[in-house]
Amino acid sequence: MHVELQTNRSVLTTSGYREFKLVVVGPRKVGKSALVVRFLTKRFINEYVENTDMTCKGVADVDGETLRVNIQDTSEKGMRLNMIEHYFRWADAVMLVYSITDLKGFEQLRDTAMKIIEKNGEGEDKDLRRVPPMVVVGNKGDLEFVRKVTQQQGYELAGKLRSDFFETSAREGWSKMINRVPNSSGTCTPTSDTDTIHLFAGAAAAVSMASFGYPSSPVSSRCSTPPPTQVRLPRRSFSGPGKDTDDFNVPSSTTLQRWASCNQAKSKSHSRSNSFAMAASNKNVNIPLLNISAAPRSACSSPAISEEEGDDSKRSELLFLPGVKKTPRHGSIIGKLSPRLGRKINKSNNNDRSQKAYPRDNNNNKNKQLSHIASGLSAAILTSAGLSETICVPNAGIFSSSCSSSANTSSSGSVESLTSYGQGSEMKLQEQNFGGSEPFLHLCRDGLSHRSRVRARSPSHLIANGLKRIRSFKNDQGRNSTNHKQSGNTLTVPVMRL
Ligand SMILES: Nc1nc2c(ncn2[C@@H]2O[C@H](COP(=O)(O)OP(=O)(O)OP(=O)(O)O)[C@@H](O)[C@H]2O)c(=O)[nH]1
Repeated sequence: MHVELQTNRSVLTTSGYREFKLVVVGPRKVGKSALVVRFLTKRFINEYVENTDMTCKGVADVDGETLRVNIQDTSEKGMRLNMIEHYFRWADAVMLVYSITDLKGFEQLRDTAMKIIEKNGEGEDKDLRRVPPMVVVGNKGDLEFVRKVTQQQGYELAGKLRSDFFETSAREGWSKMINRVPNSSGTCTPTSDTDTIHLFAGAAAAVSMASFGYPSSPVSSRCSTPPPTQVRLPRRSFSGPGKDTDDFNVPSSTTLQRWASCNQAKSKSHSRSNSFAMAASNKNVNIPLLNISAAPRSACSSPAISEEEGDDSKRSELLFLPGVKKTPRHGSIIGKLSPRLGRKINKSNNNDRSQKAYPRDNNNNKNKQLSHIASGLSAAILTSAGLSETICVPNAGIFSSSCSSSANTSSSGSVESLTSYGQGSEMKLQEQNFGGSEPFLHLCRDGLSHRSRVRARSPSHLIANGLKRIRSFKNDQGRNSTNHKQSGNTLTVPVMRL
């Protein structure tokens, strides 16, 4: 795990965008990654792959202002006190996630959070900067029938932390900000019902209030509300556990509420949807940002590969980059991610494409291995939200894709739509989702497909991991392993831990 530590909070990047760092913390299997993926791609990942810590970047375009969001999705280890403190020093905002179906996890989160507040958030000698603004999120709201954590419990935790409280479903893509109705008997009520992505806008708003205080904040300019400087003080002091939380009715983040309601109004009218864009993880990559519409799902058409893109793929024959239109030389884009591979691809494109994907290179066996490994595969798709590049393979029709390319239509990617570009044997692939903020590999052979997530820190790491996976797929196929599960035309092979 590599976590970059920075002491300064949100800053203006050189490109002029405000950037904030968000850490997502919570017990195991509560849906942290699913929420992040939902934010980045507007899709839901169903299969569970245990997380290692992962950083990804997104760009939230909220009411005309582009905010860069640097998200640290943590594993269960992130719940350890020392790790949390570490993250807290790094982050501008913290999203505490629990599952409404997991009482034990909720209690664990609550205890940990309270310990942190006790340790860092109180008293004059305590360093309040160590406790960034928080948002408490109860996920898996779609599983109401097996709810174990009441809204009241979540709300009380948020009250103790002086943070805002949302219930959400990464699966269904909604989120509700939960508040107590003033002067009522104390029951919680959802005050807004919006898209899951507004959780992240909510976190941005909390940071906005806590750290920026910009007079020209989008909230103030768009929502006819007072500027954040008139709201509350940046860093709040915490009352600590057990202290009276009578002021629950006072929104802990007025700006956040305005933001949420502003967004809600907009999403209701559908007049203007927020747009979220994904940025390439690698700063050097000159890949245009792709907007992911936050419009309702019904308004989104299913993804299709345009003719224009198809032409591109034909031109390059070996490479298909749906996220990058009209790119004269795909090799040069790859070159930015992996100069070595880029050179090879360019070279091979200039040579006889049909015979060899790669020229001989004694210094690097990878490409030779790859063409060897991949022969016999009908297709392989290596997708990545941020890293939009990958591998070329002869005979196999390997496609590189970015989740964002289909995410801009906010629906699932269709594998079928790629079959027409496959070379070799005929494939009948079932349509299925492929998505996630992580690089994602889909291999298909003889109508069988195998998909799994690929861990990658960088483009070259992605390529290396993709290679390993392709190799394992080939081996597994050859061995006819009994671990394979086959249903219909989908073959699931055990995911190799990288
Ligand atoms: N029903 C339902 N399932 C969800 C939801 N969000 C996540 N899941 C499922 O919960 C499981 C765990 O999701 P992850 O996103 O991997 O959880 P995580 O908190 O990142 O897990 P760790 O990596 O162990 O920290 C997966 O099988 C998801 O499909 C949700 O909103 N509703």
